[in-house]
Amino acid sequence: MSGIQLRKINKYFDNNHILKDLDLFIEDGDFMTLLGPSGCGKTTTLRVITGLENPEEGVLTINGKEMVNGAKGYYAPPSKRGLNLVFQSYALWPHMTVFDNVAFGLSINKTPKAEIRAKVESALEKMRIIQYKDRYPSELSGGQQQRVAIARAIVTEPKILLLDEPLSNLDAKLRLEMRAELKRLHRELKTTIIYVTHDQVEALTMSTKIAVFFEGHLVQVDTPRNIYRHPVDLRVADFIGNPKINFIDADVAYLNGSLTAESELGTLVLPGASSGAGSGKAVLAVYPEDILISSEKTEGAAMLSIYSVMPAGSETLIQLTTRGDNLLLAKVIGELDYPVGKMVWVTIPQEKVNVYDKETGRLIPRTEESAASPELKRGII
Ligand SMILES: Nc1ncnc2c1ncn2[C@@H]1O[C@H](COP(=O)(O)OP(=O)(O)OP(=O)(O)O)[C@@H](O)[C@H]1O
Repeated sequence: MSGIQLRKINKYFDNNHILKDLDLFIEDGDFMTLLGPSGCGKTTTLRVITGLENPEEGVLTINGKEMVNGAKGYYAPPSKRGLNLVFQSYALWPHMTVFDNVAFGLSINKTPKAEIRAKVESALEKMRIIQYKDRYPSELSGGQQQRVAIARAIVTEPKILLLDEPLSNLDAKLRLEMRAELKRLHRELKTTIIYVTHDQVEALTMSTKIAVFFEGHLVQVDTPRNIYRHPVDLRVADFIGNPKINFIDADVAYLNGSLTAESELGTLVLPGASSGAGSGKAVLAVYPEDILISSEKTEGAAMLSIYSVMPAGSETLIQLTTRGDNLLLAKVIGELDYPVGKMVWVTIPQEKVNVYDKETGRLIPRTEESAASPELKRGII
């Protein structure tokens, strides 16, 4: 399979261990996002791939060709790696027009003039900035400049495009627009994209795969859906999701393929656990949108009181007080108004609950088929 393979990459800066035994495969055509909090090593990983940083240990191959071999002290120069990089600071040349900025890479390659014109215009059209081709960067907004930088990167039709927080300087509306543009571009050009961000929404909306980093460790690589539905540990669960996921302390016991979780919300039966799951202290994780609230008495539901109601336009965030006096956050689509202190009935569908070992923080796996079996779809609280 062709792609970019990192094996046991270790990188140090002044005795600080920055990348720790990094193993990652980026398949041809992937939109792979490197996601994690500030300082976790995302940019360093990108720089190792491009050759702007040399790791002390490990091997990097691009389409089977060795680019880095730490043990042999071999590092292929960046220009020989066939990559194209767009940084957060998109640095356009101020004295050149948009057209010339985008054409630059092609003109130094001695591409014929007519071909340059056709390619530049096509890249500008793709980024929907053809109307600005004769302007100078100072005559463009930040978002338009960012589009020029991306047009400049795609005009040479790179097989692999690396983007480091390319949308970080844009306002919320433009970010949303550019996410859609990048996703469309990926589909159209079939380029492999490696994208660095600390914005989980950006990662979830655009990527085919996400690699989550914490403190130089690669913690989880998976599809956006699996990362969202089954974060492998409490750190990832805490990082993914907006508003944040709820954590509820519980005691779990394994019995006949199910985990029974006792928490301040009552008893929840969670099928699909393997016998290795064991018993002990656990943490249940539930997204706010998976908490169901009803003012009618519901069988098996827990009775909780409304702590606060926060309308947010198309959705309403509701805080509920648990028996143990902790707060649980629920998200409901649409407008809803409950008086503070009102008692409501709360249900959590068992297949939406992830269980984590409290000591190790690791997800206790459950098989999805049994977790979603219709007769057990609703857990009992
Ligand atoms: N040239 C350098 N010299 C020394 N330390 C560095 C250097 N570059 C990065 N670091 C350190 O390495 C760690 C990882 O940095 P990196 O830029 O890869 O993080 P990141 O995940 O991309 O963070 P951010 O989202 O803030 O850009 C940080 O602690 C950073 O301070």
